[in-house]
Amino acid sequence: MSEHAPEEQWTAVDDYLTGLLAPADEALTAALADSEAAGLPHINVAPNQGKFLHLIARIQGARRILEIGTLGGYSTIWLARALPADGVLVTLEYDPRHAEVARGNLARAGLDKIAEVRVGPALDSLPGIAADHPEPFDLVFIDADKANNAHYVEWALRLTRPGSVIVVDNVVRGGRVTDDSGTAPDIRGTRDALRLIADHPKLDGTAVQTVGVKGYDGFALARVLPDRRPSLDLTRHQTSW
Ligand SMILES: C[S@@+](CC[C@H](N)C(=O)[O-])C[C@H]1O[C@@H](n2cnc3c(N)ncnc32)[C@H](O)[C@@H]1O
Repeated sequence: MSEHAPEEQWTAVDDYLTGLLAPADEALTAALADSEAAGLPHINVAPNQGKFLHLIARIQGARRILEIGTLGGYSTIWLARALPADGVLVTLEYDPRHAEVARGNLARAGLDKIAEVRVGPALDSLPGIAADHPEPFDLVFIDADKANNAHYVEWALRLTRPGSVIVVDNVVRGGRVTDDSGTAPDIRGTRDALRLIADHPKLDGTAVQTVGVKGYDGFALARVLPDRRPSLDLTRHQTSW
């Protein structure tokens, strides 16, 4: 049995795992330092979570990524680094101050040609993304205002293709996700998104709880399925010849 409070232990384990498997480099360290200096909240993904997103993008062979919720561009750097030189990442951010910090961080990381930051409420930006980017995205990372999570999953479906991957961050929220009262907008939005993933015929997904330096939370992962068209079952009509 551990003598540490759970949070201390989660942080110690995250520090160990991050040092071993997701060590910081200059651009990542500077991105966090500049975000801190600009007074941005500490709500970026943890380094090992950033590496996890990077690996999902790599495993997916992603060439085109959409991120909803940029902050200072920390997760954006992890994701954009998974792309080939001619890859595309579009990231949507409500707050112009956050977007400015993110642009600086992406430029320092040498990713400003690949990653475009669009400013404004994501639900206002998304129709423009659909018009400007007719090619589907291979991966969508949703990490903005949680009340709109279900709308973001719906948009992700519109902007992707069969085989694309959708990740929704912070779906456990310290266990509050089980609150079915509908009173907290972030929980209602998250539960609606999870319900959509569960019920939509074009989605297959799961959600996983996590603990770590960011506390107790979790993420959902979904794959976009091919359209389910009624299949022609030839065997039923086959005569015996
Ligand atoms: C959790 S932070 C994103 C963290 C970032 N993905 C990372 O891990 O480095 C959420 C961001 O979403 C932005 N945001 C909130 N509401 C938004 C909206 N309606 N449209 C776009 N961005 C929004 C916030 O300003 C904040 O910067």
